[in-house]
Amino acid sequence: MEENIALELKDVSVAYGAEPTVHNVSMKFKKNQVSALIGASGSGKSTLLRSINRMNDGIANVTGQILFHDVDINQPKVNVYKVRQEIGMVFQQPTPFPMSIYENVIYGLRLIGEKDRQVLDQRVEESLKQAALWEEVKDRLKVSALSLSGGQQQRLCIARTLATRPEIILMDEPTSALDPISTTQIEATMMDLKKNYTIIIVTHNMQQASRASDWTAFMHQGKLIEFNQTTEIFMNPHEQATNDYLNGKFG
Ligand SMILES: Nc1ncnc2c1ncn2[C@@H]1O[C@H](COP(=O)(O)OP(=O)(O)OP(=O)(O)O)[C@@H](O)[C@H]1O
Repeated sequence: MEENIALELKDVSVAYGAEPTVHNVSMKFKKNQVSALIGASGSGKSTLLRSINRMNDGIANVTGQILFHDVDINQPKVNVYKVRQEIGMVFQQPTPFPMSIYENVIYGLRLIGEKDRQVLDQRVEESLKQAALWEEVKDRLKVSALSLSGGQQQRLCIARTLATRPEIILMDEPTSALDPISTTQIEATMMDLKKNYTIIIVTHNMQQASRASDWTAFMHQGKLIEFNQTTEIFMNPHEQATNDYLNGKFG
């Protein structure tokens, strides 16, 4: 795999039943960049995203190759929990667990058996700082995560994902349940995070894709129509379908 590529999809199709929902997608995601998947509702964005850390196991049949460090993540010998640790996911709705802020952040570390208090403390601070939440919560780490605002809860979920030190972060419409101020904060956080991580985000919000992503993929009816630098997709789309979608002709 090329040096600057974090993940490569080769001819990936995903089927919930007999007919594929995602058809023959091939693409390469660059390291330390934000890539956005856009397209109309039902075009297969989330289905494709969820396949990238095996969230479709037992739900859909995934064919083709999803190469991470030159290994197809769907090979039987691959440990699915390790895949999900290295390729973390943030969901549409903030999903804090009913426990303290501190315990939320280290949840994944506890699962892999980390007990060293110093390591846990240090990882909590590091992850909350990276998720731009530290300053707001550092004096109340023991209070319930459910007491945080929606935007804070989503940044906590980002911190929880970061705590196990993934390489790639998948985000499935991470701001669609949030107000504009929280959305701006999450977008700023994403821009910061790409220094250390590769981010792939599904978004309905075209302004968000154009503001926050370096690369944009346009999907239509389960097919990847066009994948290019975000400025090129928005300023000079090469495909008619992309142009029509961006101009609000469907979707
Ligand atoms: N668990 C499932 N079982 C069966 N079909 C599903 C499942 N999840 C999604 N689908 C179907 O797959 C198709 C693509 O859905 P998907 O959620 O991937 O699209 P999307 O582009 O992310 O849409 P949206 O923007 O509305 O979230 C839809 O027709 C949907 O009904």
